[in-house]
Amino acid sequence: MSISSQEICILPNKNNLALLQTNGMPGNLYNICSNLPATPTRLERLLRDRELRKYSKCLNDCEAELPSSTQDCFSPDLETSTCWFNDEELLEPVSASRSLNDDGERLDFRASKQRLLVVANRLPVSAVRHGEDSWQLEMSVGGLVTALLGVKEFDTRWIGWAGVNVPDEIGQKALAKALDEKLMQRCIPVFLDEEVVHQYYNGYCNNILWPLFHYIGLPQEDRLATTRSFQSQFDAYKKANQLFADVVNEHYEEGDVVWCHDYHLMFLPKCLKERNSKMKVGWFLHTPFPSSEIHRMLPSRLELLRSVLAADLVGFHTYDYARHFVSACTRILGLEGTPEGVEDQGKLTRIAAFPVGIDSERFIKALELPEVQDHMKVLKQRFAGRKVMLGVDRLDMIKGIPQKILAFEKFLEENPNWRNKVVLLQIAVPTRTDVPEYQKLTSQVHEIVGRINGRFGSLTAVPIHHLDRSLDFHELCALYAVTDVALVTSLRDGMNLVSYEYVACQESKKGVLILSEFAGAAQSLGAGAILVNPWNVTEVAYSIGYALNMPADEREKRHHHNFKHVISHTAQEWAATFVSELNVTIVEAQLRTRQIPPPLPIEVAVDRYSCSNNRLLILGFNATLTEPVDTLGRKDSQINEWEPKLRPDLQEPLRKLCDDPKTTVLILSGSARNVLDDNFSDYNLWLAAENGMFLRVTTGDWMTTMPENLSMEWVDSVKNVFEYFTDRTPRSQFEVRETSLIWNYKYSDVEFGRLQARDLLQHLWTGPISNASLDVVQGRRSVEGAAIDRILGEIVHNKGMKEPIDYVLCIGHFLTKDEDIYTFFEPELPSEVPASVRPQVPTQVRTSTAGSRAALLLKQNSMSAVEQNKSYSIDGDTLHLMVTDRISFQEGSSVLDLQANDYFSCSVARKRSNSRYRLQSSDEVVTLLRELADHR
Ligand SMILES: O=P(O)(O)OC[C@H]1O[C@H](O[C@H]2O[C@H](CO)[C@@H](O)[C@H](O)[C@H]2O)[C@H](O)[C@@H](O)[C@@H]1O
Ligand SMILES: O=c1ccn([C@@H]2O[C@H](COP(=O)(O)OP(=O)(O)O)[C@@H](O)[C@H]2O)c(=O)[nH]1
Repeated sequence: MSISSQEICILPNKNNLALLQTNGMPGNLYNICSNLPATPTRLERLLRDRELRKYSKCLNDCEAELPSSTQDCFSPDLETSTCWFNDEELLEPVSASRSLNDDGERLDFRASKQRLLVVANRLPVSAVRHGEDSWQLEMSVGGLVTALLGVKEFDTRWIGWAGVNVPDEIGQKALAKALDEKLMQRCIPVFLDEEVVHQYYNGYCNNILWPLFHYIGLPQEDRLATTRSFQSQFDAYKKANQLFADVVNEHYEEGDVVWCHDYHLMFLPKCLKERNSKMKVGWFLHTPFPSSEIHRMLPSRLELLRSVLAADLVGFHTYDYARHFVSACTRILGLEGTPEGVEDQGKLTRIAAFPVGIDSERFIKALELPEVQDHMKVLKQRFAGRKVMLGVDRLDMIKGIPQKILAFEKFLEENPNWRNKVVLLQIAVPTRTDVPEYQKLTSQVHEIVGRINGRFGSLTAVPIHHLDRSLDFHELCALYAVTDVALVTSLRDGMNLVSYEYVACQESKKGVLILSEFAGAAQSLGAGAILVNPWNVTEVAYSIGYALNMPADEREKRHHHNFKHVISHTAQEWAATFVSELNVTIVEAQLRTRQIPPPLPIEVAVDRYSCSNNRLLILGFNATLTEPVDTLGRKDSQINEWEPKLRPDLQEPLRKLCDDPKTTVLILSGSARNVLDDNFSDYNLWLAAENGMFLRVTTGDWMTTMPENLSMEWVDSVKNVFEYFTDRTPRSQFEVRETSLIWNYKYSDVEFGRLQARDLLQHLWTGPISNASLDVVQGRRSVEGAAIDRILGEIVHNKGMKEPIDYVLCIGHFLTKDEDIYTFFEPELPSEVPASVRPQVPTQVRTSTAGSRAALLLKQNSMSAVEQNKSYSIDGDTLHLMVTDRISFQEGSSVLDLQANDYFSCSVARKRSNSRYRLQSSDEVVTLLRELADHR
């Protein structure tokens, strides 16, 4: 059976999982099946399956033969407009328009390529005006353009600035029309006026962000002036980003992928998401992202990070840049970095490395073209008898051109025998010529070149050929092909595609690549290139000699390494991977969203409350009955959290509820007893302090909920360890409670705190707890789950309850580890399970290695009557060390008679939770408790 391009077909893979494939577009699969309850891992595997990509390539190339084994797998169901995924997890219908072809075999879905809106500061062309409504378009030079022009798998529209000021409407219309017709990728212009360009592009982008991201720092000499104009430049930057957003919105169609590029548009993801939160937005940085210590210098550091985080997927060339970004979010915004990305209030922004590549085939094929061959011939004649070293860079300070030339001078100095036998051909493409730093660099380079040529040149030859201009594609390919050594000495460079292009064109000559270790490309071409530190002129000079003298077999081996990489990591691959990852991210986010409980139906909760006779209200304290948790700066919330106070507006409703004879109120908190005493002594309610370890009715004394034989011998030695670490971890705190020790590193340096916590646990393990005959597993541990049965028993007994509890409302900002309080009462659990073992607290819980959320716990061996354990857990940034136990609740006793619709578990200010419902903040708790208190 043959299938042609523009079709969707269903292919079964080895695992009997049917793949829906469209015209080379893994993304479309996502569009179609985004409603499916599929597991992300399965979907991920689907899309990342390289075989699948190969298939899609075949489909694009038309008339690919399907393996015969797949032919029987087309289900007759497909004759209806429903396709079925043949997999347990994907047994959901997918609707799509389709028709069978004449022979009844072919599925003709007429799917179109996925639409991709590439938004970059620059369009791939620059426009030159020739009269009122006539424009000439020229290809722009630069790595971003090269990379994105290689992308052919999508129906791409490119939105960007044409590099020219067009104030009049006639000109704008004519340019838009000319651009629309340009290339296969339609170009849509964003019009920026001169002042905006000056402040946004020359100012904020190229004078502030560019040098900072390349570790040059903020401009030195006119620092005062820059600081003064900084705000206006940043304002212009935001304004320009908003203009880009306006154009995107104008052209956006549902399902489009919007891919924002580079440091010029860090504000764009936020602008786009504010307008349409469902838009699929990715952002990719082509430059390095510097260490957080550098990013910290930027006055607008917070705003920029936050706006980038609005994207669904954020990509970098290398893992290092991604790591720096996550670290900036952790250190500067105080957010949690996870292996997947950065999490803020339950919203995950996925962060990953996607090293760009080139369209290698284009370069390889170009070498056969007569124009290129002609250029090669001329060049070979011109430089006959001399080895040629090549440099191709924009004339930018990050490219290390002066350092390169100085190293070459040193080489000539130290190797007189090479003086007439080698030439350095430096192509220095003028760039950002309006920025003063770039003008200064041009003069500086000219000066050095002049000096060296004067020193080592002769009447007939000079050692350096320096061109201040760009070359066309054919000239460039010819140069790449005939030269012996390429010299890339970037001081910092996001990737550096010149090095890739050089390798692609060197299949026959096997030239040597000398590559700066500060270019992103060093991480991919490191095996074959000679890596150098461009600041070390001696090292570079030595490497030049090494490269020129390298024997053929070594050149061959090195080239082979690089060539393999360049041809297999292409620009097409890069874009396809980024976009499919973005699609995956969206599906994952949708699945995660399903874990967000619905809002608490307050009316219903109040109504059921009115109809019940024996109600139990379990209320958390922190962030439930206190002021809302601060969500912006960790530091601002310090005082709040250490002295939690009951909200004044809750006093009255709480009192009413407590005084209702049909209602029992229990405050369940991690706080110490004195904190609860201070806040609730005047109310008629129950207090459970230290996560349920202590209990009292406010008319009585504190009692422990622990069995009497609980040993506390471990405390002293553990205390020493805690004190030791508190001394050595600035801003960490240590608290001794009756049954627990808490080491809190919430306000310490995030990463240092985490390391110290890990180290601390090691010390405990090898010291104070080493003799414990317990199994240590990593995981989380519920304390409430273990204590609530005893608390409940005590309340029932103390109150002499005659009838069972028929209404439970359990609300709190509980930590995930403590959330099984919600399931404890869950009436949906099998009724034959005795209350004593509800819920089944797993003895080994899944480990979360994310951020600081690691936990150590001592494994329980059985669920029998009385168990005693010490449990250690790090949750968030607090290390709790506490004694826990499990005691059976009297089997058969029926203190609960709870119908499903009389149970309301409700998390407060948490995005993800196991609770049935959620309330946004303690403000909503106030509303709820007021209504309960005033119920009729
Ligand atoms: O448009 P210009 O201001 O003249 O600058 C040209 C481009 O330079 C930068 O390129 C980066 O992207 C390359 C591809 O990912 C990468 O190999 C290189 O290391 C980077 O410097 C810049 O990021 C682009 O936005 C500019 O268009
Ligand atoms: O005369 C020239 C010089 C360079 N380039 C292209 O400019 C890009 C430079 O990309 P790179 O990643 O090396 O650095 P960038 O300039 O983007 O920082 C490469 O694709 C080159 O082919 C070009 O088209 N003509």
